[in-house]
Amino acid sequence: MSELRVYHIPVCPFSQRLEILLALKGLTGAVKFEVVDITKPRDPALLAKTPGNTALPILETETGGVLRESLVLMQYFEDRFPEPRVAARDPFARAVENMLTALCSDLVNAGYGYVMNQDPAKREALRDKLLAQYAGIDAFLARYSPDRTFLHDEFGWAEAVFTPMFMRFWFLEYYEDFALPDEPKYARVRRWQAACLAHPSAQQVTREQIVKNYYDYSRGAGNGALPAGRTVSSFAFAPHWSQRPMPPREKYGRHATDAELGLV
Ligand SMILES: COc1ccc(C(=O)/C=[SH]/C[C@H](NC(=O)CC[C@H](N)C(=O)O)C(=O)NCC(=O)O)cc1OC
Repeated sequence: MSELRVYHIPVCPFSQRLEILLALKGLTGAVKFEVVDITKPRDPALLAKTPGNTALPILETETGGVLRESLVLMQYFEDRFPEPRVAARDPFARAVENMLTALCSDLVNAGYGYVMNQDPAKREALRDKLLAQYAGIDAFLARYSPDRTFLHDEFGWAEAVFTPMFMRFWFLEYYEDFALPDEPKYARVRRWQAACLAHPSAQQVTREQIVKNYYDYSRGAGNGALPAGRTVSSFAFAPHWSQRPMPPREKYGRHATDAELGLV
């Protein structure tokens, strides 16, 4: 083993956290990203690296050490390649970053639960649940960073953590017609989110790619699972997403076929 390797799933937001951090450090070429096809049975040799865990990304060091959990891998890269530093240097500011980071998993769960929902009667409640998460983040930012755009002076740790999730929520705009209301209670988080989405170090995925790859999530099938009646996952590598048509937006209507999605 002569190089650092990250085994990851294409368009996985947890892997994009690492890509953003490495881009901020000017280290994009320092790690070999090994793509794993989540639509096919996992290589036993890969599974053996993390017994009892199938989640990706995982990191393998030059000497065969294996780590997992995106936040842990981010910290590993921060410790191993300390300059330019991405996390706040001041202990209190770093603690504030960690407090904000701790709010991310509930936001992710609310957003994914919303897009994967198949019951129209639950839409409003799921939208309210996501908005409550955004309102909580807005309140946090208003308290700890009322006048800035980012949490601290620059796009940093918290932005690397959240931006991949904000980009995945493009699937909510498309399949649920969701938009964060232009109201005062979301003004601070809207300012933060807009700046995160526009940052040059975070442009690893596109809106079109997310909408096409995540179609099956809108059918309630996550992590490469197949919706009923389909034979090819929307996460399939081929045909490449850029060669496929935009999926139908009406997730509660008729289900698109493999052919209509350009998958066969
Ligand atoms: C709340 O529901 C969801 C929220 C997020 C994701 C997601 O982005 C997966 S990204 C791909 C997923 N990886 C993870 O969930 C890693 C999470 C881990 N806590 C980290 O931070 O690295 C994976 O490897 N899945 C394949 C496997 O486990 O065998 C999916 C959800 O439901 C399917």
